[in-house]
Amino acid sequence: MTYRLTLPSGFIYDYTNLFGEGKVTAEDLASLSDRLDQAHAAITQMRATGEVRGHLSKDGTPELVLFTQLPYVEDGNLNNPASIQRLKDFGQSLRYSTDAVVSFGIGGSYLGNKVLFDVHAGEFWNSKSTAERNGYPELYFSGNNIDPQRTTDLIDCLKRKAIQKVASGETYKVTLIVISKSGSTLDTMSSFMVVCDALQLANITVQVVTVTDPAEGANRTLLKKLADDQGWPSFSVPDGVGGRFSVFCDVGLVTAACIGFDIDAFLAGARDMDQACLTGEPRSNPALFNAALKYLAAEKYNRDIEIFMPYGDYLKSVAEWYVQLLAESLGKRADREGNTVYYGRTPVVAVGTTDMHAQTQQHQDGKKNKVVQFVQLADWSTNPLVPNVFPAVAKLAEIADLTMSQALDAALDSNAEALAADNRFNAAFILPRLSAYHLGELLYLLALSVAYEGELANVDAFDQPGVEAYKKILGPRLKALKA
Ligand SMILES: O=P(O)(O)OC[C@H]1O[C@](O)(CO)[C@@H](O)[C@@H]1O
Repeated sequence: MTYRLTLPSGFIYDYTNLFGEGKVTAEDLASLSDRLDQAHAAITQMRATGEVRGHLSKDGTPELVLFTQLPYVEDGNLNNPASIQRLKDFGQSLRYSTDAVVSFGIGGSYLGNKVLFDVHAGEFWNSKSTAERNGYPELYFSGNNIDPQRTTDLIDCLKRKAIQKVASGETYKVTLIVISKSGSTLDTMSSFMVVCDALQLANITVQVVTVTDPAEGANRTLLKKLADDQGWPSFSVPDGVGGRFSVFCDVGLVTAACIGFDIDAFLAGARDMDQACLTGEPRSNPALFNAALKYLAAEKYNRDIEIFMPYGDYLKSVAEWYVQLLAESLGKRADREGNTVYYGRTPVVAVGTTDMHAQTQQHQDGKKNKVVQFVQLADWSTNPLVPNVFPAVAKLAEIADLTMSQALDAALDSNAEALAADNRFNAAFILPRLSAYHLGELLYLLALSVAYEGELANVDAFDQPGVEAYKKILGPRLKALKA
């Protein structure tokens, strides 16, 4: 028996190995039916008004949750025709004029940007010629750590390129995009200051652009104040959009604009997924159904580790993005009534086939406490045939004349079948191909799914109080270091 939810776009949620006898059952779902209705009503309310029961901002004041508005580019919305045009104009302004962009950010101010970069540009973007990049600049990331070595290597790399260009009588130009909702994150700001200073000392032409909370007055972020004082252009992280949901707004889209990513198609994919998730009928609503199955798998069958395992290198960053989404949204000590619940699934990044040679032993024979969530591409834009280079070597001749995607799919199917044969839960999202549109569908589905699961588990999926604990220790520790 195969269980699949297929959307008109061709996007498939295959839950064959997560649902049925010995897995999450129809009876389990039936027993959750009232709570599924309530969850759906709560998310419908959130979509309409932004209100989420009990959700407070970091300062303890009620805060709206507005990420579901982002796919809809309309006048008066957070994303509107003018704001999207401004992003596109910014991207166009860099073509054939800026050599390199460095995008600074961490967490939600980095992970989504990296996904869009990987899917659109791939690993070898920076070694392509300007013409091959269609005039768009090279792109580097920084601030995703406080790493002395990599930061120094990045500066040296940019300085080397500048020397080469200046030697041929031209100017080398770098744009630094500093992304931070709070505007003062240590990792981002320290890396930015180190890189900016070093480039300016090397007489490299530097333009700075910021993305931060646009609030004015007493709530103005440090980064916004800097931008205002220095005259740097600023994009916005709107109120009501938390970092891990911000790939659909200026935060994620600004880096995307610098490489010619199809912003319209990405938001159209998110929008179509939102439409597909309007129904309260769980088995027709992929976000609600995914949330229900994962919630039941964890609560009833103790599968509280989620291995997120796309098959394909350029999708690894989707797994990394999902780690923050799942961990910060659902890893909660208390429910909304203040009861201690220690809710959440531990997210783990895996990549097929790479991790079949590293993690699969544990997935197959370790504790039965995991759900493996595969992501598969049905079609690849390029698909080399394995040539029959050594016909006399039987073992190699066996795999010859297969396409690489046939081998990849066979590996995934075998992994899923072996796991299922031992009652190890798994499921797959199947994208028709790797495109901005289908990526928009996938990321939005996952974002909406954690919102639904927050309702099922009765936890606030939109705060992250746990990250304050170390920050309270770190602040004074840094001050003490200076003293
Ligand atoms: O965009 P900011 O404010 O620099 O924050 C970066 C990340 O740090 C966190 O606040 C956690 O420390 C994330 O929620 C956020 O995405």
